[in-house]
Amino acid sequence: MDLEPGAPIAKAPVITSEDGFPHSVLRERHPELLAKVLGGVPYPPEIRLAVNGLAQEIEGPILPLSDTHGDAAQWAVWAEPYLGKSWYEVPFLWAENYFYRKLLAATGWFGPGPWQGVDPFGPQKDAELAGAAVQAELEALAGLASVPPAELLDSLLLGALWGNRADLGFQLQRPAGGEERPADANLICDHRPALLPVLSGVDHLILVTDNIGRELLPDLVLADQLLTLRPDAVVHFHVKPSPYFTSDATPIDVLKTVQRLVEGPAAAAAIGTRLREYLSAGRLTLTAHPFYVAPLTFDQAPADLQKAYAAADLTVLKGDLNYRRLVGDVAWPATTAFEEVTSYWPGRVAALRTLKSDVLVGVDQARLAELDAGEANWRTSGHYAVIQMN
Ligand SMILES: O=P(O)(O)OC[C@@]1(O)O[C@H](CO)[C@@H](O)[C@@H]1O
Repeated sequence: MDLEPGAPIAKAPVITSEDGFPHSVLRERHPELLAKVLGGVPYPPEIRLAVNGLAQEIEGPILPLSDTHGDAAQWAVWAEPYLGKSWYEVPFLWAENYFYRKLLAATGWFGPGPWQGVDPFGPQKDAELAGAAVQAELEALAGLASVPPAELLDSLLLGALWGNRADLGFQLQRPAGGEERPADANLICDHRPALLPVLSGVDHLILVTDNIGRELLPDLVLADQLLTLRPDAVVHFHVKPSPYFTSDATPIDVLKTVQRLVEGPAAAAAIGTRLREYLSAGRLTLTAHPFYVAPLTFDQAPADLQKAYAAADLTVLKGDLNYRRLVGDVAWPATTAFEEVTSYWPGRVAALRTLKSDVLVGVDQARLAELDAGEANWRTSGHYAVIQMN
């Protein structure tokens, strides 16, 4: 794979972490996350030392990688312009990616050794999957039988959208409550009238996943519905090849979630059993491309992925980070047209995203004024969302 740093989408000022929400991620969320990793996995002293070293390093100048594994040479190229600078003054998206790459190296993920392939976020992910919130979601699947068929896809789409609030990194700063699904009024840009007809006729869907647990579960239920309704359809789940942003799904996480469905109450078990069959038959596939853990935006996607997006009837991008990578991690005026910013996409693309960072496009002026006059942190609170398609 040839991932060139290239020229990312940058027609607006690039977001750094000197203040505001990105600053709080680097200053508060990352150290908290490191402590949680050490609290979750009983790593030996040398790994604890390395993780604690990273906690100190992120308050100093950016240092080169100290490992030579896998993509290290590629990372050396990506890091070159930023070495010696403060983590806070470089692009936020890049700094977060570098942090997760360094964390994997510090925990021995790349090996060789006994900690190779041990997910540093594994205990947190497992607790989410085994927890009461996921159990409640599994039980609620019995209710799908009473949703009128004409409303089912819409309902599943909204489930997949609001499930995006359940990322474990986000919950470090905002404890997850058993919140109700927000009203449609919280959807501040809603392209469902265009998206639903496309989705209901899709034969070749790519779903670029985000978080495990309460997000991946509705994604899988949506995939099951499409595959069951359309016997010729195929759904490709694009997942992360390695642990990333705490709760992002890797191939093993998808399999664990399917298994959780299989072992759940009757309605869940039926879905899980069908999904296993779809996986075995190659109608539900998993792709774990290295691009998905690179500090790049989608306009820099390598040729093989571009070709896949072009060949699909629709690519659905889940979540906040995929949105930042789709429109660029830049300070667009929020009224900028989604269609304009995503015109480079080699096919049809839709974003299902709850707002958990400042980036935003496609909102009309009147709604923007109303939002700016209301809740102070509306762009990062997770209370609002967009469904956008181009
Ligand atoms: O992609 P996701 O899971 O929806 O959100 C990822 C996220 O929690 O991480 C970033 C801060 O670390 C923000 O962009 C966003 O809030």
